[in-house]
Amino acid sequence: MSRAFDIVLASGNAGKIREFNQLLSPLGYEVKAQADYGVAEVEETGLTFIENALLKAREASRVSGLPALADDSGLVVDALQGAPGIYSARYAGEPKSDEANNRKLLDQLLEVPEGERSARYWCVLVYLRHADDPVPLIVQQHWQGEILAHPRGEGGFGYDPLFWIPEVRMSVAELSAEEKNRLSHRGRAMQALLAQLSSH
Ligand SMILES: O=P(O)(O)OP(=O)(O)OP(=O)(O)OC[C@H]1O[C@@H](n2cnc3c(O)ncnc32)[C@H](O)[C@@H]1O
Ligand SMILES: [Mg+2]
Repeated sequence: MSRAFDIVLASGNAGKIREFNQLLSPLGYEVKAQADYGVAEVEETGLTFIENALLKAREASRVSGLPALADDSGLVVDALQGAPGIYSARYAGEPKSDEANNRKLLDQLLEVPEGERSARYWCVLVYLRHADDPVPLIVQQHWQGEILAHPRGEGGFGYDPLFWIPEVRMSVAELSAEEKNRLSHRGRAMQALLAQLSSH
């Protein structure tokens, strides 16, 4: 991710794009959303976060001709045997809706008592120097929490109002953007990727 070049962010999710810009623009990186290059959403046909992140990064790099960064992420809930997992964005079906996804999650956990609602966000980041890069940089990080019975807070996106972080006694939607980026699966995955890039 040389500072001499732009990189394309292989995502159509406004919440992610905002977080990556907050993480990377202070470091001097120029992150452009894939829509700016006419990259269409790819079908996420993989069965793992890694496979889907690779599919997204490869397509964005191929169409834009730029190095690409992709994020495939999701919420893994123990009481639901890992659901919604790689299907987190489309848990309640198409068109994707955070509100419908949150409603479905609460509904699925209706009978699950406090103490048995553990979950974690996962984030996989893939960085490709070019579309046929045979050596992608890949990092995975998770963030442990619990699923609340009622939403709290207005910040973030996705499942954040329902994701409770015991250490700070707040939902992710109650954290500031800076605090979320410091603690989150995505923020820490980005730090790990930056470390790999600088030693590459
Ligand atoms: O594929 P792109 O275009 O990047 O956008 P997407 O929203 O479809 O992204 P994913 O396929 O990676 O699905 C990730 C979903 O997991 C959830 N998610 C991931 N990270 C999250 C976070 O930090 N806060 C809340 N929800 C998150 C949320 O529902 C996301 O839509
Ligand atoms: Mg997606």
